[in-house]
Amino acid sequence: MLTAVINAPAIQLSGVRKEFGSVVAVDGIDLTVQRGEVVAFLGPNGAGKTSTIDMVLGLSRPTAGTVEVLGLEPRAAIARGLVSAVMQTGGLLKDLTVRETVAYTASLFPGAAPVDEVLDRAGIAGIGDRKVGKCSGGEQQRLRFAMALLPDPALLLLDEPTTGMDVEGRRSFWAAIRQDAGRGRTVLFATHYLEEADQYADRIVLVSHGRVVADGSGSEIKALSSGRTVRATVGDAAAVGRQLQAMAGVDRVEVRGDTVIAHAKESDAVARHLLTSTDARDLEITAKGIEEAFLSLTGDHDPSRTGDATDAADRQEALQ
Ligand SMILES: Nc1ncnc2c1ncn2[C@@H]1O[C@H](COP(=O)(O)OP(=O)(O)OP(=O)(O)O)[C@@H](O)[C@H]1O
Repeated sequence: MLTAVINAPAIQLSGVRKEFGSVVAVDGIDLTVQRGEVVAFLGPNGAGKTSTIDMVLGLSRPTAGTVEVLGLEPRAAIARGLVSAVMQTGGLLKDLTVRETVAYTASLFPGAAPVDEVLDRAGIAGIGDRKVGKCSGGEQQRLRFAMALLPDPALLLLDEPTTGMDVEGRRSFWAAIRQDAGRGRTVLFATHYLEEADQYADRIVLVSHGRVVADGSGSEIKALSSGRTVRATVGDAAAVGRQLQAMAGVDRVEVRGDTVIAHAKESDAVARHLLTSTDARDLEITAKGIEEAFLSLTGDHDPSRTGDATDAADRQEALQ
């Protein structure tokens, strides 16, 4: 593996801002990713994840601030084969086999890693003779991963790499990535799958509206948003919702039909109030998961992310 500037971080973003006309996609991000870290860039749609990754890949330039990759300008780092990306779609010919695809790509890289080695590292050595068109979405992503490994990059970037994959595809894709990262490669991946970030990254950088709103391990992110969720069915949910909102220690209240949901540090007090002063039934108290932490921290109350039917199946799958 080539080294660029000795001891330079894998990624260094300083005051990075990206504007598209009047749209501010990235609003002053400072971020250092050390070598060997596996970092999830987690945020809702439009948070600025792709815009940031594009700048790290040298595909676009910041409007303000600086981006350094292994101590170099992004384009210089790419030109030296230090950075690879796994894209979500495109770039595959369905009539070639898996092995032919990797061998063809390898022929374009002077000094590429051996084809069998990258197939093995991507966990697709057993399907080398399969036509790409017959591969599942997860297998195709592992093939893109194998191709990205050919230059033996120090830094691997993945922009929502598991979108559209089923649970098993996602699991085996991440198993291959994690195993490879164990050898010291730096990985930065964008995702809006909260559990995926929690499960597969050492560190989560939570972005919202072009800014970093939290940065830490999965458990630190969850701890930042400590508290519990109290849910109950009540006769007049709107009125009870207003009562709960006025209580000390209650962060946020949602009313959905005849259900009231309170996110609170003082969950016992909320439960006591519901059971003694209202007609609440079916009371449930749960610890906040990372999804709740995400909502609390980003203040993202977009209904499509909090239980809208169109997104629910996708989220359910992501949470398995
Ligand atoms: N080329 C562009 N021209 C105009 N606006 C853009 C362009 N690229 C991105 N944006 C806007 O910048 C904001 C950030 O977009 P970006 O794609 O970086 O977010 P994201 O976090 O990757 O979202 P997603 O999860 O949907 O991919 C959005 O409001 C988006 O509409």
